[in-house]
Amino acid sequence: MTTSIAAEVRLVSGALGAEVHGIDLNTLTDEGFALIHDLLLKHQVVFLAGQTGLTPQAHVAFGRRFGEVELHPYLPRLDGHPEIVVIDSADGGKVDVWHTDMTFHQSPPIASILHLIQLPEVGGDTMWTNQYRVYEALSAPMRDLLDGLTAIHVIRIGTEFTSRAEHPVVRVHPETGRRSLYVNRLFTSHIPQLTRNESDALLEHLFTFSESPQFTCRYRWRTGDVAVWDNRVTQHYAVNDYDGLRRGQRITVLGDHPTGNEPRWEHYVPAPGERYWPGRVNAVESY
Ligand SMILES: O=C(O)CCC(=O)C(=O)O
Ligand SMILES: [Fe+2]
Repeated sequence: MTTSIAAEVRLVSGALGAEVHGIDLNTLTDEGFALIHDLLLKHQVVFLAGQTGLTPQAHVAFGRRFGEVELHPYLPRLDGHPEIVVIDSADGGKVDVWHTDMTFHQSPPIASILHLIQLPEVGGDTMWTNQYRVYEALSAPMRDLLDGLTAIHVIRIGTEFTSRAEHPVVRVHPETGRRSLYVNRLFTSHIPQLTRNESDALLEHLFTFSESPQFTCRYRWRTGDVAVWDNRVTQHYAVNDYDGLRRGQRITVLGDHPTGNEPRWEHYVPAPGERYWPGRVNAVESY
């Protein structure tokens, strides 16, 4: 891309991730945003180094360039800035399960923007996966099967299923047109066209496969860094290997409905007495 911005870009792994130096989000220009947006579509997660003085207003304004900024229904909000959620290790904010943000919604966020404001002395990295690559590495018959299925995504707070959505197992990215695998360990409970045993086994395989190192990048944060990820095509995991305090502030940008192929089969109808719902027992407790 030709640009007059003096930004320096460094790739984080062979699978995904690009780190940018030389952009200040507090004074972001249209040109700077265009560069970030372009990098995001190419590399799925963009790291903006050195944003120590990022104001909550500029954080939210950056999100608004992508779309409507959400109010998160469950996570603690920053005083005076309800669009910003606080992810604090002292407050149980250790998300060490692979996931895509909020897939239990009809319209999960298109992007999440995390600003790390406090870090332990060592550790506390975050990892991401490139779900295009995961899909593209599957065999043709497996891709064909998955292209015709949907999955149910849930969030459970206590014993209540608070929110539930059905999405295609393979989604087509609205901006790039590429297909990616769209299931995750934290929120995907089952594939309703399959028997419970089939669904559990297939999902476990797909989760484990997605988490293979060749599809990931790992980022070592410095205080003040910002990550923005394309939540349509990535999963992430906060490595819980540290003792000290770690605190981040995050916003999410409201998305549209994930689209893919039309399902090719009806929902499976269990025989009388057949054990079926709720599927995987490790579906999320709270988030
Ligand atoms: O703490 C992190 O690095 C990521 C936490 C997370 O899952 C999120 O911000 O969506
Ligand atoms: Fe997350």
